[in-house]
Amino acid sequence: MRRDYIDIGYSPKDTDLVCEFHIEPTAGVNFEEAATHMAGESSIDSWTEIATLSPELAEKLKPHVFYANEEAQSVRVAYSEDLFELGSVPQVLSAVAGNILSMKIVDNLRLQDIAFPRSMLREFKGPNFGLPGIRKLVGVQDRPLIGTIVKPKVGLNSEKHAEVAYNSFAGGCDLVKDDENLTDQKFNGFEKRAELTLKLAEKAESETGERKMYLCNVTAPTCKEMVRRMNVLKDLGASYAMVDIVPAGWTAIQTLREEAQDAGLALHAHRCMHSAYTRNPRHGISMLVVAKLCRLVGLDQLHIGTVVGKMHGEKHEVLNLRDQCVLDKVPADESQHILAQDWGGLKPMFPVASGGLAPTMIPDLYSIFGKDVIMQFGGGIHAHPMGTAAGATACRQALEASLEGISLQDYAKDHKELEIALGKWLKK
Ligand SMILES: O=C(O)[C@H](O)COP(=O)(O)O
Ligand SMILES: [Mg+2]
Repeated sequence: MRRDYIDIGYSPKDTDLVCEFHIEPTAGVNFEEAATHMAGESSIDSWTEIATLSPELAEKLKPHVFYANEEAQSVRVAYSEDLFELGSVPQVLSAVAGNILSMKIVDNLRLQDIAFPRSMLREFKGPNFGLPGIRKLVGVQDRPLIGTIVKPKVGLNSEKHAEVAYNSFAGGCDLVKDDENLTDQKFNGFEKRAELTLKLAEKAESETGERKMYLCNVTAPTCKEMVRRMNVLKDLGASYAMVDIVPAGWTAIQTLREEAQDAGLALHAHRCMHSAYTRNPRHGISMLVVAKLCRLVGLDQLHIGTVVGKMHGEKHEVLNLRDQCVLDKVPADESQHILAQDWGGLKPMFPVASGGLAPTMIPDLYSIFGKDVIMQFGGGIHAHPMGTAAGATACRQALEASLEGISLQDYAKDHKELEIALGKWLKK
């Protein structure tokens, strides 16, 4: 017989890490039995009673399933912080999102949320710049930031890439980033691209009088190479680096965060590939957990979805992610499987809305997100019939209209770039 970890009524200690799981036992398996096995496997136990686990040790380190709702298929488990290497995301995930996702006794299991105790939060740095630091860096306090992704995703040479970035800056973009699958290919090597694009960002700064940020993708095959690329950016005078957080992995992200502090660079997080484990609502790990880990580790800005663009994500889900990025105290919401989280003063991350956006969507984006968002347009800028610079200008015009509460149609009467954008993208 395995130990019973069901402990309804247990009140989690201030130092406990609490997880909420969605759990669907396999046919014939009792709900509490599945919860017991899951709690044991994610902490101290095995499939059979193990003689090497003394009753004293089990008592000290046992997980507590303090909430189990069979109808809602929901359980909450409190784990002693002694089970964890406090500053390690990989180790925490190996426990609470590790073997348990593969167990035969469950058809589906999903880690919905992790509430981190203050004692664990203290072991992480959180964002270095965060939302306020990014605003200071860009010199824009009172509006959403406008960014673009150089398109096509891959294929341009470094000269052309820098030119597209320059046109985007000149037209009004605050930020220009690489696409997620552009790193150091033959046609557009990392060093040359970084050098040429940063040079033209500087030129655009002096011509427009605005700060212009280039977010070069440092995702690399090894941590060592990633850090080297980041230091190349530092030496070239960059303010930012971007990274594909899921393909790179949490060890790489924690390494990058440490090195970025020394290099004085802000970090942009692209979440591509997250859906491999976040999209199935019944299995895997929620995007909410991914977002919380990003803030914990200390990324400065994160893609969270758009509501109105091309990526999946309902409005309430995207806004829940936004709350985890920006609030200091996130209240519990049982219906959304969200645990209360006190971020203990860890800086907020800048939320990024990106994927399938056009300038015509800016009024909706502004009403959904408010001013604390980075709106990114790839196709929505580079497919403008008058070209990239006009696409960026159309975005700024649509933003001005939204901030002033003027309809895009009215604003377009004396703003040509916007007028053309409306002709292309406004649904009739
Ligand atoms: O990385 C991104 O977020 C996408 O490249 C956005 O591009 P799109 O605006 O053309 O969809
Ligand atoms: Mg992309």
